[in-house]
Amino acid sequence: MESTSPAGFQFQSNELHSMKVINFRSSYIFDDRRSAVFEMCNTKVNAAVYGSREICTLFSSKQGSRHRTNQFGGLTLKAMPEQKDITVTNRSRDNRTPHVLTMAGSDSGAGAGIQADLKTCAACGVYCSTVITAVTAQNTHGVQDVSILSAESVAAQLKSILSDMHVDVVKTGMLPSPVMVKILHDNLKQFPVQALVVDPVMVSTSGHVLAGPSILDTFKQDLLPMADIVTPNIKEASVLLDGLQLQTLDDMRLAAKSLHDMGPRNVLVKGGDLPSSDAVDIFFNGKDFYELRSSRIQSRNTHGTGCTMASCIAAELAKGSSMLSAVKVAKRYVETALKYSKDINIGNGPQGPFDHTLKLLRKTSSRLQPFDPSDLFLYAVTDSGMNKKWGHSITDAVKAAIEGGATIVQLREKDAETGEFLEAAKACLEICRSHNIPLLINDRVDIAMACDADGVHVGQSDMPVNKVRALLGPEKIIGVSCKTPEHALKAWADGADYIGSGGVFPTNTKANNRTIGLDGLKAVCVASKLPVVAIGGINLSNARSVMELGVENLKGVAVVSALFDRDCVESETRKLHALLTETVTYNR
Ligand SMILES: Nc1ncnc2c1ncn2[C@@H]1O[C@H](COP(=O)(O)OP(=O)(O)O)[C@@H](O)[C@H]1O
Ligand SMILES: Cc1ncc(COP(=O)(O)O)c(N)n1
Ligand SMILES: [Mg+2]
Repeated sequence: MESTSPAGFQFQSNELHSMKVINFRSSYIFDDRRSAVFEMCNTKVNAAVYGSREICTLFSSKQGSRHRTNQFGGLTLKAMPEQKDITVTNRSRDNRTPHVLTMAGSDSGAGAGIQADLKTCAACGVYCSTVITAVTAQNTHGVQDVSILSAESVAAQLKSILSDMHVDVVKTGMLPSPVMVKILHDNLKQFPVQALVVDPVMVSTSGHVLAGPSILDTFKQDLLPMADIVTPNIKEASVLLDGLQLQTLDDMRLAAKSLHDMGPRNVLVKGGDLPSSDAVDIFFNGKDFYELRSSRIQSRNTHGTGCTMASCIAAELAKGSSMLSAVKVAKRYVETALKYSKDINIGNGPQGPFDHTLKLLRKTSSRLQPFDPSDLFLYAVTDSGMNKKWGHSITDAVKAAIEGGATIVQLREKDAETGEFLEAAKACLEICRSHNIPLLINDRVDIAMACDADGVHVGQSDMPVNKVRALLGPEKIIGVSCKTPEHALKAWADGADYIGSGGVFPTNTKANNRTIGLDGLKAVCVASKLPVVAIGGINLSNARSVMELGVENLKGVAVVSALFDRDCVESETRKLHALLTETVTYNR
């Protein structure tokens, strides 16, 4: 449903100066940037909304302060009477564990189904509850037996969980009879959740039918329209589209579009079974197509990739990720897990399982929050020379920038000695974590790994993005500097999360740096499939001209001198933040 309020919100007043946002289980999708008027306690507040349906960021025009929220599942907006400002409390970070409910079949061999879902969610740091629809006897040779559970049992399991626990996302796998779709529908109506991820499991990789033709109409008419994303493999897409043959990426695009017309808000057609040298999936959000490419791992251990992919998407959504980010992380997770377990030896049959829990062997990241492109809004990049000049310690400078409204921080300490840099990075990370602001390290992947920073930013001549990704794993943020549309397309293909493009204006911060100007920036933004932050000589007098370029991918500005080559970093940051917020609120 679509709400009539400008941002798609519906408010319900709870008490004076506080209200609850309801009804996010709707088909409303935020554009990347839009202004909105929030009615609060009879006071109209202008705010800009950044982000997707899963995460939005509110910028109040009054205060210029930034509040970020996972808006699904109900959250609280509080209006401070004296400020008429908005504070958002994200319940998912307030002691509530992100929760995925999987409704799927049990795989006794534990490579796919419920068992894969549990392990994937555990590896992603998300709680997973289970509704078992069928019990299969399955091993590396294939499926020997399927016992379908009764409708009463499935209904009782669903109700038991949904009536008691706060579930963020429901993921479905094997639904062997049409009545199970109806049970799901009725329960979700009574207990709405943030998102529904549908993996339309029909046939196992070994060729065994897991949901017969009787389910097809129900899938098409009832299940797909409920889904926030549906993730068919090639064969399933073909069956859902009356036997359409899928042999090329263009066929997959066409299938994604046709499936989208059946009602799901997003479609991922998985190409694991396409005979190509890379494993390529097509993601379609109703507007744009994205080609998600990874190397094809040569291994017999690929049983359960589909279930794993869908569970990882669900887990990332439960953590608050946007749909595209969730799908990208899931793709990387499957690739990393397959690579990690390509030689493990379980069972004697042709289809082996892989190891989902590889991540548990690594130190898990202490930052639960996924990358949100709106983090690029006001990107503070430190400079040790400037801090020295003004007598600021790096920690004081970072703290001041954050308090002034910086939304992401990068430590760019070109001449720091390694041990000293690491200590500074650890101290800055503590500050950033306490404010829920991501901290990236310029260039030094080793420092980022040693302090468990949120990611790195690399230049064209630093370590290649795909190598950085291999070292940092699927979830860390990787940014890359790009001057041309070609750089931008390569950054996407290599698995970066955002690009920094510049120098937009001449700058003293970087020697011999070619200026690309506003036109060069615009060309990069138009070509890029990744969010872009503008960099190079940006300050209070020219930031408006950058933000007014009006290109969708441009998410913010990265600034060095205009924040750090100043006596009072906090007030300079505050001024720039106010200016950016104004541009967004009044010019969109
Ligand atoms: N050998 C492989 N190497 C790398 N990625 C793979 C491989 N096989 C499948 N994938 C990926 O795993 C995910 C699940 O896809 P797929 O195997 O097609 O689904 P399903 O398990 O439902 O048949 C997709 O992202 C796909 O690209
Ligand atoms: C219980 C159950 N659910 C799903 C699948 C699909 O997984 P795959 O396509 O890898 O065989 C499966 N084999 N078993
Ligand atoms: Mg597969």
